[in-house]
Order: sequence, then C-alpha cells, then structure tokens
Amino acid sequence: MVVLSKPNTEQYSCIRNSKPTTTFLSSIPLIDLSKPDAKSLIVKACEEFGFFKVVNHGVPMEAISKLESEATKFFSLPLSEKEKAGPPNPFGYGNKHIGPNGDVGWVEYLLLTTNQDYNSLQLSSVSEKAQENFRQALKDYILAVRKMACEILDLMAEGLNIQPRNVFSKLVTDKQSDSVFRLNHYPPCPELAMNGSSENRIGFGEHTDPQIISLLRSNNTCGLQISLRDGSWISVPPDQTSFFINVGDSLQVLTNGRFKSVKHRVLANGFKSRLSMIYFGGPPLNHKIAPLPSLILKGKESLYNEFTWFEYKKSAYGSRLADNRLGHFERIAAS
Ligand SMILES: C=C1C[C@]23C[C@@]1(O)CC[C@H]2[C@@]12CC[C@H](O)[C@@](C)(C(=O)O1)[C@H]2[C@@H]3C(=O)O
Ligand SMILES: O=C(O)CCC(=O)C(=O)O
Ligand SMILES: [Fe+2]
Repeated sequence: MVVLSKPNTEQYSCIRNSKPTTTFLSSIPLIDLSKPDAKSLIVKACEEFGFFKVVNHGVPMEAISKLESEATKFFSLPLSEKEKAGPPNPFGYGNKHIGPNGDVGWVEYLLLTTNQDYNSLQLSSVSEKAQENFRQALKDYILAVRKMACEILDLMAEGLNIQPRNVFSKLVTDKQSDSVFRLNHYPPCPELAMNGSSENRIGFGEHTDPQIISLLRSNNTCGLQISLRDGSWISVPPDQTSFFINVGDSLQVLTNGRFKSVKHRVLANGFKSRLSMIYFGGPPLNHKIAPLPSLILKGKESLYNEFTWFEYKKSAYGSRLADNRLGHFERIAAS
C-alpha cells in the first residue's frame, strides 16, 4: 500500500455545497473511430465540450495493461524509493505538490517528457531488469497513443475542411515535439472514508491543459469531472477500455476559439485508488501558435496574439493551476 506522508489537511481544497458535482452526464460525446461519422462528431464534441470519449481506438489492451501493471508496481514502492525519481522540476516523481506555484492535491505522479531517452531514466534503485520492463512499457504505450492522437487530429482537420490533413498532427509527429506523459496515482483518502461525510477533496485541481490535445486512460475508479459552460461540474463515468480526449489551450487558439479547451479536475476517493495515464501532445518549442487563417471566419479577426509554444509554457509555469492562462494572449478587439 502506498502511504503518503502525513497531510496538512488545511492545505487541501474541499468542496462543500457547490453546484452539483455528482451528476453523470448521460451524453458525454462518444466517438467510434472506426465509423465514417467520426470526424463530424469529433468537431461537434470539440465545439460543445472540448471533451469526448473514444472507442475502437487501436491502442492494444496488452500495452495498456502492461503499463498499468508497471505503474502500479512503481507507486507501491516505499516513498523513499519513489523520491529517488524526484523532485519534479518539472519532470520526475512528485507527491501532493503540483507545479512550482503552491498547488496541492491528493495525488502522486510521474511526469516525463516523451523526448526522454528512457534508458537514462532512473526510476528507483530496483533491479535493472525491473526498470527495463517499465521503460519498455512506457515506450510501447506512448508510441501507440501518439498514433491515436495523430488519427484524431487528422479527423479534426478533415471535419473542419482544412488542408493539409496533417496540419495539426504534424506538430506532434515533429521530432522536436514537446509532448509530455504523466502517470497519476490517487490513493484512497482515509479521511473521506472515515467521515462518511459529503465532503469532497481535490485530487487534481481545476485547470485546462496547455498543449494541443490530451489523451487520458484510467482504471475503473471515478473522480474525473469536466466543467460545463454554465460553471457546473459533471462527473465522467470511468471506463478502463476507452480513452477520454481533451482539447488543450493551443488547439483552442489554432481554431480561433472554435474548439474549447475544457476545464477539468479530479476528486479524491475514500475507498478506491485511481490510476490515470495521460499523453499531452504539444508542438515544438519554437512553433508559432496563432489561429489558422482558414479558420478565421469572414469579417472576423484573430482572437489571440501570436505566441510561441515556448512563450506559452513559460507563462504557464508562472501560473497557478486554476488560472486562466490564455487570458494573457487574448487580443483586445478594436472598437
Ligand atoms: C501548476 C502547474 C502544473 C502544470 C504547470 C502549472 O504551472 C500550470 C499548468 C499545469 C499542467 C496541467 C496539465 C499537465 O498535467 C501539465 C504537465 C502541464 O503541461 O500543465 C501540468 C503542469 C505540471 O504539473 O508541471
Ligand atoms: O488524473 C487524471 O485523471 C486527470 C489529471 C489531469 O487532468 C492532468 O494531469 O492534467
Ligand atoms: Fe489535465
């Protein structure tokens, strides 16, 4: 069992009597990637929610199970062993502290750059063989999930009627792509189990993802919520056989606000641990991000000032999780 060092309960955000947090949205957009209507349904989902669920995704169940089992082994190590892979600056093992600006959550994680030479990744002092198994599982999984990311990004371009078809996917296939991979482990939170109270505790605080696209797979433990435009929070029923896709801030800009970067968060659970694996597809650091000209509608203007991914990341790392990071780059409309 993973024991997190004793929490200072004051640090954690609790949510009581907020707008409904337990509603399960019966209609989270569901996309079957093998169906011909996938592209139009993806565009609709990105416009309405910035979020959808994918089946027939092509990621082999074997790659998923292998990584899940390696990650479970890693998070089961004693804290002192895991800490050998930390602190996260920004990459490495982290525990409760998220990012450099004081955010905390009931979570431990491993954050990696996908450009990493995994052979140099020292995960802990466990045997070389065990480390090699973990590295291989990471490589296989990331390769498969990046393929799916490209397929989805190509379908988005097709659905938006823009060319070339790889206008979005080429940013994540680029050798210099600044993509990130994250394993999050949310241990059961004993206080929630004891109280039997209606209180919730934050596992991972509300935020939008800064990159282009995020592909999330979790075990069967609930906790993920998305925010709707009216400010209400919707619980996403877990499904370990599917993937959940988020539009990131950069894709919102590339589409001039047509696709919405979805605000989301994770609530801790009193009884079950949650394990999630997220691939964040990002562009090369020097890539200039601005609305694609073909997506600026006639008579409309760009809603954003151009910035490089490096500039956006730098600004993001100076922000708190819940901050509106895109706000700094919004263009003030000329009156
Ligand atoms: C508080 C922070 C953590 C974060 C960097 C930031 O300063 C603001 C964005 C956060 C986020 C959210 C999505 C991803 O999990 C993440 C890796 C990312 O790219 O932006 C995290 C950052 C992090 O945990 O380092
Ligand atoms: O762990 C999860 O389920 C989601 C976490 C998340 O949103 C993130 O790491 O950016
Ligand atoms: Fe996220």
